[in-house]
Amino acid sequence: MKLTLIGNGVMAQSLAKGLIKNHEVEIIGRDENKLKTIQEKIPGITIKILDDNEDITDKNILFCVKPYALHSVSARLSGKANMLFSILAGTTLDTLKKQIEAKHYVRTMPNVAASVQFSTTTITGDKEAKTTAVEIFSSIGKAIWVNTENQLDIATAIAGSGPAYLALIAEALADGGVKAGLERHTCYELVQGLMEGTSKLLKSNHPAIIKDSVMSPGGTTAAGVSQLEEGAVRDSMIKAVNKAYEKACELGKK
Ligand SMILES: NC(=O)C1=CN([C@@H]2O[C@H](COP(=O)(O)OP(=O)(O)OC[C@H]3O[C@@H](n4cnc5c(N)ncnc54)[C@H](OP(=O)(O)O)[C@@H]3O)[C@@H](O)[C@H]2O)C=CC1
Ligand SMILES: O=C(O)[C@@H]1CCC=N1
Repeated sequence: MKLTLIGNGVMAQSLAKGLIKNHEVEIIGRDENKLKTIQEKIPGITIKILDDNEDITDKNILFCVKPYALHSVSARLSGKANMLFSILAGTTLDTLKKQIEAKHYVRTMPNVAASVQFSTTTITGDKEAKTTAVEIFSSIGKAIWVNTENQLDIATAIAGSGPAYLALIAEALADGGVKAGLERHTCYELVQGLMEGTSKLLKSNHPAIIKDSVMSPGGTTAAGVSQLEEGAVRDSMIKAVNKAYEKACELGKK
């Protein structure tokens, strides 16, 4: 299937890197130099400068600009797309329908791990497009269809934003190791292996079971966990997800 990405930023490039393995991919942007650089990095994609009257008739569009750019970019589109897949945080199906003509509308929330085909993507919208949407996003990781836009907004706060939270934790763990005197490159090697191993354990174990299995009475982990509780790390994570969800809802009202 041919997919046309509109926008050439971080997410468009992450998606293109993953999708090119299974699809024909075209990227439309406004800056020729940026597009040429992307084409060098991702061989096989086609690039196109956004026209003032860009014809999207019958195309399968992945809309990848920032939510605030929706109006200005959609004003330059003409014709009726086949499927419109939006990755815009918060932006509702109703808003999309008012701005861009398409036969089918789908909201998706991939994450930046799409570039390594490990995105966790939530999808909702037109049920007629469900099979195609799940097929496309399964080619770059895990694809989960949800029944409401509200669920997608909550998923945005976990898996869309989540790589930033986990990267922040990874960096902090490495900083802790450096503070204690270990070389930074070794700390990052440890953190990378730790994240990968824990992710594998999480596939078949409840988080609480993993935590309990590591925490020996009077041991090192108990000392560390107690410090995390003092820093209200769990409470902060819960609040972070809820703040991000509220922001998605707020973006949807604009
Ligand atoms: N970053 C992430 O991890 C995730 C982001 N998202 C969503 O993806 C979308 C894109 O985010 P991200 O890739 O991070 O953002 P970027 O800022 O990296 O990319 C935005 C793109 O939109 C283009 N653009 C903006 N205004 C215009 C315009 N008027 N005409 C043509 N092109 C325009 C920019 O062009 P130019 O390069 O020329 O400035 C750029 O290519 C957002 O809606 C976000 O909510 C969803 C999931 C994860
Ligand atoms: O921060 C954002 O708004 C976007 C949506 C999910 C990840 N990045």
